[in-house]
Amino acid sequence: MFKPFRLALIQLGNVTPNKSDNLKHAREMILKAAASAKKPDLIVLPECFNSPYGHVHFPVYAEKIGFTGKPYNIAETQSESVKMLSSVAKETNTWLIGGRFQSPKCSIPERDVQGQDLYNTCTVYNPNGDLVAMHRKVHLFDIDIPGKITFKESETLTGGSTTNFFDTEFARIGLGICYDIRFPELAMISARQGAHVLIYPGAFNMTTGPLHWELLQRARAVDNQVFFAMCSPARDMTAGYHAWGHSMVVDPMAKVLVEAAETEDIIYADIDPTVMESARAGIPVTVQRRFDVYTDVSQSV
Ligand SMILES: NC(=O)CCC(=O)C(=O)O
Repeated sequence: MFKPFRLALIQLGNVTPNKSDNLKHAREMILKAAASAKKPDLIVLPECFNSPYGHVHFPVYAEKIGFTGKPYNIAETQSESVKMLSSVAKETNTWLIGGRFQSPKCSIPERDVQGQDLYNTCTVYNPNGDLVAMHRKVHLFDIDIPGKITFKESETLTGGSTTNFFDTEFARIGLGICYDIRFPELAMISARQGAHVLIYPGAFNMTTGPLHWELLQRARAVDNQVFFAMCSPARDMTAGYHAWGHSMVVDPMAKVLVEAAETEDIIYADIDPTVMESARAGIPVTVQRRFDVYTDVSQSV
């Protein structure tokens, strides 16, 4: 099922050290997006919407989601972020993707009993407020560009070990988080599993953002012939991490449908399935693959 729908990305600003204030502001912006005349079907928040971004902050802001497996029962959670996102999804009757908080490793069966590990996780809510999917960032953002940026998520985070998508009444949506976009296999797997739209909350920076943010999204969109969206925090030059901003939605022909600047903003895009259908009909790479020559990575999961 792939039907037209409207997507909203909230390029959230005003992230402070006070998590309650961050949650309050995120909630206000979700209400604003939902109440706009554009009335989106799916609203997306950035990576790192409830805390400053930096590996020293992760343990401080970590929350226990507290679920032992599907179905996720919101009544069981200890996470104030999950409670807020669930209630506002229900209040606005809208699908919602809330990118990143960190969840201690004690709450899901496959985790070790020490309960010390932290993940970079995004959660997905349906219009009833049910938590229907989660994605833990698979590829941790560890880079070192001398004189420019050094970042090591692996100092405090553990990488997720699953690929994830979810189904709505309008589309199948594949999930990733930020640095995950640099690994084409993840997007390819989601697309080959039938995802029509790939959504990655993200927070690129002032070194890699200018060259790679748009390029990677257009590349993942065109090589999989899917819609691709990344939602960034707004840029704050007083923060420890300077996000690139430029939240964006790209269509299956790699056309940028909408792009924010650096400041707080809500951008909207109409997702039109006929664009994907005509891209796939005109350039039929989806049926021209040579799995007799190379491996289909989507068969590995
Ligand atoms: N939060 C992230 O994963 C940042 C990724 C990034 O900036 C990159 O260049 O990749």
